[in-house]
Amino acid sequence: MFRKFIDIKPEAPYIIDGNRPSAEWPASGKIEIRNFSMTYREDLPPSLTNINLTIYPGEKIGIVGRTGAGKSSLAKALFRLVPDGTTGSILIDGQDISQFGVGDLRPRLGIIPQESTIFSGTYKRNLDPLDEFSIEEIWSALLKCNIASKVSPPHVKNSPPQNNMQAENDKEYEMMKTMYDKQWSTAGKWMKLFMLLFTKWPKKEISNYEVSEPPYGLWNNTQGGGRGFSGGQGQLFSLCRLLLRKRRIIVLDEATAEVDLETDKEIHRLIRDEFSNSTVLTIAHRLETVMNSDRIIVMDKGQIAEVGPPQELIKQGGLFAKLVEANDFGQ
Ligand SMILES: Nc1ncnc2c1ncn2[C@@H]1O[C@H](COP(=O)(O)OP(=O)(O)OP(=O)(O)O)[C@@H](O)[C@H]1O
Repeated sequence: MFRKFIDIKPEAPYIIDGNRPSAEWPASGKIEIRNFSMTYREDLPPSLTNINLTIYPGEKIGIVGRTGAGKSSLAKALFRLVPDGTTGSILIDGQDISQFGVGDLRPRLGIIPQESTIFSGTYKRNLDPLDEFSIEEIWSALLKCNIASKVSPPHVKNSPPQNNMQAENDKEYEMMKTMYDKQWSTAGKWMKLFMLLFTKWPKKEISNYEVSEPPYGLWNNTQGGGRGFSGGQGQLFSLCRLLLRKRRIIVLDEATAEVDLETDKEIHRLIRDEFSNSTVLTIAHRLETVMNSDRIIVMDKGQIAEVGPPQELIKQGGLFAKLVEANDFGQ
């Protein structure tokens, strides 16, 4: 049994000292894939074979193909999730990604995976584990993603609490507000100025209770492991993480049937508005979501079968045209 663990190959180094990208990398979002092939295991056939492709900064690319065609493998290659068994190279803004540690690569790219990771802890911790953002920023991202009501379900203040969690929220709210009011009245103007300048928490956390909807739910605990979230809600939550950390390259691994068309449209509308300058790769399962792309990549048996703007590919009457005709996007 232990042999199984001994045989697991170690991950690529997290950081390679002396070989780190600049703080701005990737600044443009150009991706060049050169003679790239990838095999998951020695005893398996390659999942990607001799991929050659250049994606230009800011391009919106739809990746389509039947199930097992290699769409997700292409995304995994970008994140170096399969470090062994690859040949050829992938360059981002002219830099070969294999020269950097994965800790210098993965956090610089954005992804909305099919299955979102939601770990145990508060919603706030989930969205901002390093305390990089103000509550306003987090709350505004949640509102934009239309997922704020999941985090802080609306409830009428002064009405009897519906459950313990809500009672706790109300109690916490009242306690903090009283504390805040007391600080303002006793400390006076100078103390107020001092507190705003030299302390973070009253400004950051309490004042927000006075902004429109109270984001009290940020301090609620998630159920962990994505429980309590539908597939679509999980994707909206991941989108919220992405909004907080704008990236130059974004991969959207579109969920299939579990996301309703409305949520799907909502995610794509937000991505178009908020990431207009980013390079966006969408692994698509729905026709609607790729028809607005600049170019479509059609994968077939681990290879690129066709590349081009959607309308051109339809005119060519090849594989993409057939997929459109059958409306068969590997679901
Ligand atoms: N972890 C893995 N180990 C071994 N083989 C894998 C692994 N992941 C994918 N494959 C194989 O690689 C090939 C490409 O799979 P990939 O997941 O990239 O396809 P896909 O086009 O994304 O399919 P889908 O639309 O079903 O998600 C398939 O033959 C698949 O069985």
